[in-house]
Amino acid sequence: MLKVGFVGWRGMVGSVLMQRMVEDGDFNGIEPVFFTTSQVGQAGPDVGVDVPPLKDAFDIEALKALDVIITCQGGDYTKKVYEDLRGAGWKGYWIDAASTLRMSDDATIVLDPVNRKVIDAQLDAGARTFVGGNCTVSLMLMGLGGLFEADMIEWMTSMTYQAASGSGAKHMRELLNQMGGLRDSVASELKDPASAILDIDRKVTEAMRTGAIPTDNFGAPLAGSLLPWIDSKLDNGQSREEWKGYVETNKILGRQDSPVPIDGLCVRIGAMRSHSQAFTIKLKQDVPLDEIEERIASHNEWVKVIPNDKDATIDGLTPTAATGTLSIPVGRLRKLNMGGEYLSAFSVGDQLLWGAAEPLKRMLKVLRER
Ligand SMILES: NC(=O)C1=CN([C@@H]2O[C@H](COP(=O)(O)OP(=O)(O)OC[C@H]3O[C@@H](n4cnc5c(N)ncnc54)[C@H](OP(=O)(O)O)[C@@H]3O)[C@@H](O)[C@H]2O)C=CC1
Ligand SMILES: N[C@@H](CC(=O)OP(=O)(O)O)C(=O)O
Repeated sequence: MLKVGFVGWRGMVGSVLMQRMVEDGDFNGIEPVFFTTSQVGQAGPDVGVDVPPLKDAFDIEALKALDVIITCQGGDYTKKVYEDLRGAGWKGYWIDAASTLRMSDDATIVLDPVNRKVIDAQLDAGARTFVGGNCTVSLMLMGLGGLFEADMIEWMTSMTYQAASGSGAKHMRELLNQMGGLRDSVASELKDPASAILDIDRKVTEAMRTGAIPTDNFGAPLAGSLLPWIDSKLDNGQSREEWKGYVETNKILGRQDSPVPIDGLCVRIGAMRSHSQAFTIKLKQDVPLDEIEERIASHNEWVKVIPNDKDATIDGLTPTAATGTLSIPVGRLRKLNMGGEYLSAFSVGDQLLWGAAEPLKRMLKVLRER
């Protein structure tokens, strides 16, 4: 029976992973061992099978006893532990949510079903390090996988609308507190239907500009606004999040030798946990729209083509609709004025499910099936 260690299981990504594994009975048939950086000796989580008390996540000897380690603890933990563990001779499978190791030569970015062939080939070649992709990238590939599989894309842009959860739990709380603060700043005016909307707007803007709402985590108001920068700046003017769109996509697809050009702007908006993206896709050929829809829809069981009409879009192509589900709705599919080879698309997906936890869960399943 595989001995599987879990680190970071009580964090936001880890909790979603636990929930999904319990739902699918994934703890049956493995020997789970839970680790912590702060609660050594306390009781482990209730996952439907007996588990020993929490072990120290920095104890290399305890980690060495495992066949598989799944970590959602974050990049700092990976930096502290991974090299020491490998240096100590550990040959087990490391499955990681953090970006730290993604672009290393010995790491495979996992997104079964999109790159199951790449994963299998890497396993056959002896690979032991597997990392979940950036949430925006994974969600894009789950939605547009059919077009990549048919090699129909010459280049594409992705303009993102990313939820607060991508920055972490504290940011989600802050977004709600900002929303509440803005609402409270005009509470009396809102009660009075006769009050002037421009007065309300002036007060709300003042609350945003004068520090009357909390901004410790985002560093700026997100509620009532947006933040067109995510992560650090690179020398070429891209943000790191934008850079990932190109390098991670092509690594996931095993296309580093013939990469598909991808670029765009990544923007934080006031959604809670579903990321949205608007795509401009330059197709290699002028393919009819019904064939495009068919290829997208048949790629995997989670993608859902939303008809390009208003009611269906408002009903099914929003963070409100996608959050908490494994569905990846893709809609607004139409040819652009630039010509028959130019396609628009819009997709939404829960960034904690397919964007983070689900690819790790499926990687464990891949290992168990071998
Ligand atoms: N947020 C996201 O969208 C994505 C995150 N990731 C990766 O996953 C990593 C973890 O992210 P995330 O899950 O958001 O991190 P969290 O901050 O939610 O959790 C990380 C760790 O913090 C510790 N912790 C301290 N206090 C608490 C508390 N009150 N509740 C829960 N945990 C607590 C836990 O470790 P302990 O039990 O040891 O104390 C926990 O495992 C990220 O650093 C990133 O690398 C990847 C994709 C998307
Ligand atoms: N940067 C992503 C979340 C994330 O954790 O990404 P990564 O796994 O690439 O560090 C966001 O803000 O939405």
